[in-house]
Amino acid sequence: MLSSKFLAGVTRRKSFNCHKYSPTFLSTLMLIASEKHMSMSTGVDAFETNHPVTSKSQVYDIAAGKYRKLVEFGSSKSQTHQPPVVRTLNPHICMSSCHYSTQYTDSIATNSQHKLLGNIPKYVKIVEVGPRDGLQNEKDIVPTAVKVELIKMLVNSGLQVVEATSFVSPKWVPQVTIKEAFIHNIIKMSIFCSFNGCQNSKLQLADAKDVIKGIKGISNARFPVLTPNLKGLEAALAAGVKEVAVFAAASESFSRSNINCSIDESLARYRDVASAARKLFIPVRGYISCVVGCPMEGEVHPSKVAYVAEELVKMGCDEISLGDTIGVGTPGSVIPMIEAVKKVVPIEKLAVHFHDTYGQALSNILVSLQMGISVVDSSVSGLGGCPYAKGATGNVATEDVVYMLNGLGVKTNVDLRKLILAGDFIRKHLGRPSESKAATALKKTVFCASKL
Ligand SMILES: CC(C)(COP(=O)([O-])OP(=O)([O-])OC[C@H]1O[C@@H](n2cnc3c(N)ncnc32)[C@H](O)[C@@H]1OP(=O)([O-])[O-])[C@@H](O)C(=O)NCCC(=O)NCCSC(=O)C[C@@](C)(O)CC(=O)[O-]
Repeated sequence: MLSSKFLAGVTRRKSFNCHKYSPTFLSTLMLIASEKHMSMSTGVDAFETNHPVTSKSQVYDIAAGKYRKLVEFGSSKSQTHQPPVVRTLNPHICMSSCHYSTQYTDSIATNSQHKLLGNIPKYVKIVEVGPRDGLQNEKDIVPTAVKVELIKMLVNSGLQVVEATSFVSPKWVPQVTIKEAFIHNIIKMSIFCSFNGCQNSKLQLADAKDVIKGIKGISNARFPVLTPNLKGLEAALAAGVKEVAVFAAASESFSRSNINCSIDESLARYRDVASAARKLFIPVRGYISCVVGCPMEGEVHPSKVAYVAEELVKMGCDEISLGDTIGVGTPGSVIPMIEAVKKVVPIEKLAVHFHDTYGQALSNILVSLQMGISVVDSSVSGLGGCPYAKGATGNVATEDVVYMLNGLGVKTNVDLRKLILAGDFIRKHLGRPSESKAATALKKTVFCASKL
């Protein structure tokens, strides 16, 4: 067992000889230190290492999200029988290679002055949707206490908007989904799974009121919830919710499957919700699902998205989140869709919501930022899926988004290290590894700079 006296000693020291200890020991040390919220960075300027090295080696700068030549090693030939020589080129930067940090330096920020990145916003608001969009698809019911703890950890990582839950009908069993599925000839998809997924969604969200109760004391973040109708709004308000979201679709078939009505019927319903909410000064977010593709109808024309977006803004939605629900979009389909929407809705009101089924989410986010969007939805550790599309994976992982934004010098206020801990927490509960590539890689490489 590591004593806290030892850890305190380590954090006070100016340099820490890693080669005295095994990688497993070091990983344990880092984990314990981070869990105790002790900053390894406070006193440690550089980690020395005796990992096999070539003549020069590079250290990964987690804060910047890129390789930087931070440490120079002596020639491997000359040091065969000698202890390794580690010379810190920039102690400050090297220090940041040894811990998770969201800080970035001016020199990194200037990289984004490049003409391709010129339009990228300096700050991106991340809307964390893991506790709602992510967990609603889980087959096994996640206990309320776990959801509450996850939300607390996410807020602790610096996330300022966490979509907490959904006030949908717990009775609603989507027989319509199955009927529609046959009608639209999608028997190839796993209808049985769809049915089960939807049923579980309802049960998964049956504790909405208790989740809100559990996070009541947290004042430094906003917790919007989904409300499909006035009944949902009333329940949300009674629970103490201060922000809501309505969810329409750009595809008729998906609208019927998801909320049991046509697009126009849903818009009429949402007008009532938005009007009631606005009378109480409750902000309303409007989602649009299937903005580039629908599991039943295929390609969705940008004009359909623009139509729904305009209607949502007209009824008083403060923000419109454009959802690639099944993750089929590429920059090739996302750009024309955003072009069409921004003709009718100011770009400041737009958010993007990408699922990562085809591994396109980060590229899609990048082009969205280049087009001026500064609000991105994501889900810790890539939680989620879509019960209507076999094989559709979760939302883009928040860790991957933060990592990319750090690399671009874009501020998010999110501490990547704490975010990874939140991802670890929920993944441990679910018993499945994280879908975040950044989290997975960073956990493996943080002590193995010479392997990079
Ligand atoms: C919209 C409905 C309610 C219509 O469902 P319906 O069956 O047409 O509704 P209804 O008005 O006929 O009511 C049926 C029963 O449900 C009750 N009920 C009705 N509403 C509520 C409510 N709010 N809270 C509690 N109970 C409710 C209502 O009182 C009634 O109870 P009964 O009289 O039979 O005892 C239903 O289809 C539904 O709940 N759908 C939600 C589906 C869902 O949660 N989907 C996942 C959302 S994710 C998404 O949309 C995509 C997004 C946002 O993440 C973006 C992206 O990824 O792209």
